[in-house]
Amino acid sequence: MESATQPPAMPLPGGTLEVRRHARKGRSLHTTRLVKGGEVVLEEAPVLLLVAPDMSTNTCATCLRAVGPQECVGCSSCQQACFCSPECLQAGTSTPWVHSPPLCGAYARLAALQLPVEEAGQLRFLLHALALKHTQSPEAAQRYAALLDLVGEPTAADQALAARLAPVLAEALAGALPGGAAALDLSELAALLRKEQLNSYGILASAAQAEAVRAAEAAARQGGASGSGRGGAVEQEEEEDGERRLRGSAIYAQASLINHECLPNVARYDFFDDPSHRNPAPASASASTSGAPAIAVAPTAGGLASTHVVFRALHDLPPGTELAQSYVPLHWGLAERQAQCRDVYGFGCTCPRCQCESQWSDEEGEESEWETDSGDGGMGEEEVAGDDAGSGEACNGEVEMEEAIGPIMAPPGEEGPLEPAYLRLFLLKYMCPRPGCFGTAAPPAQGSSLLECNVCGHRRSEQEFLRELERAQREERRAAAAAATGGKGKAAGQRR
Ligand SMILES: C[S@@+](CC[C@H](N)C(=O)[O-])C[C@H]1O[C@@H](n2cnc3c(N)ncnc32)[C@H](O)[C@@H]1O
Repeated sequence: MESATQPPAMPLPGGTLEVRRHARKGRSLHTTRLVKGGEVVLEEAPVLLLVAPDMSTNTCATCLRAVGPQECVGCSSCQQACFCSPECLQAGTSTPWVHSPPLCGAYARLAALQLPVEEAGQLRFLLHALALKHTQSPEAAQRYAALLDLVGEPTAADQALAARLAPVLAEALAGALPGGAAALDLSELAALLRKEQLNSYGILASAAQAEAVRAAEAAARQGGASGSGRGGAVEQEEEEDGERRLRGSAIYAQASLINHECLPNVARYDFFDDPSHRNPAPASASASTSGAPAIAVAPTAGGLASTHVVFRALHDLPPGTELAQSYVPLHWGLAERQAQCRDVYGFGCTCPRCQCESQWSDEEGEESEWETDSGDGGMGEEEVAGDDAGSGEACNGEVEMEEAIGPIMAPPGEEGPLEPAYLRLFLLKYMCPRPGCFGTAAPPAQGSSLLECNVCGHRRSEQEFLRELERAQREERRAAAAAATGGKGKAAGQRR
């Protein structure tokens, strides 16, 4: 919905996308021409890459590549960062906002405080943002301007968090920034924290990284760290629920303009661990998404492994289509998705899928539920994006709505509810069929009939998809027949 007073659309370099302003969602990205399924709609270098504090020993601080014990080049100074190669060590320590001596010193002082992981992560983000702010170079200034350009008005909670973190930040900086603690502006810190929360992408750990962390946690538990570790049952529950380890996070200027829908039309791919995928030569300049100064966001580690993010269209997108990604796992139930959009991202989702699912009645007090399981283990796991945006997650063959909530209506002028049959088909087609994966699948290239998962890389052919569809339809007919004859069967893909 766009009001008559909207500012004009702003084209992005490349000629495929433009930024518009939506009355309710803020800025939005739209196609300016027909985009074919599998086409790359957006490829972009990050403004900032951050390693999660608990992954510092197995994730390269410069390019976020997963690092095995053999290839790890540790930072001998702070011992709180590692690199995948001498080149990344050199690039990281000589780039002021990656792992320069002031940041390295701050990392060491933070580590000595033994803070909880979440707080350590927030402080590290602020340190990197301040390094951008205080570096005297056009590139740092452009990157910092890109950060400030992200959406996010600080809430009272952000202000309180900033006030709590500021003294710790000052201690970590120990005079490394001009003006010291007095130079810290609480409102600016609060705004940065809010922007990070609303706009940063979680980068999934590799399978080897996740396994190494699990093993370390298990060893810590066995070593008597009782009470601090998570119990095995909790861990298993989390895995079954599709929770995934993150190796870090990334902030992008343009990708951060993609709004949420519970059925996305683009999937996000990254290549941190793919040595065959290199960063293309940096564009000399690109337009700011706000229309203000041009932002030339160069790769963090030019010439090394690719740190770019790529978004592919799931299917054909006519001109004018708004790009949409799901900020939450696709298999999540309505109530869970609504809560995440509201509590983390600050909006109530009224997308066509939410409208559709909110109309399901809870007959005879039973829980409403989708089933996407083909019944033989072939199909059943689904994906998420999210802040998570982008990280895949899944369910065990079910898309559940855990509790009934009131009807959700589209605001005037916006799209109405989806047909349940379309929703079922969509989930069957675009969620990775591999158990335990939960990725989203898009064609790997324009014109390809394959679908490639953005989490595990699994490729499924059109024929395989059609076989799964047939199986699901047979199941549905069987259940409908059973219901008609008074049996207790349940029609797959329908409410019960
Ligand atoms: C990553 S930003 C997306 C770009 C943002 N619209 C902007 O103006 O920069 C996420 C924020 O966009 C808004 N947003 C995204 N999807 C939305 C939706 N479906 N409905 C309402 N607001 C949405 C929310 O304010 C959310 O916190």
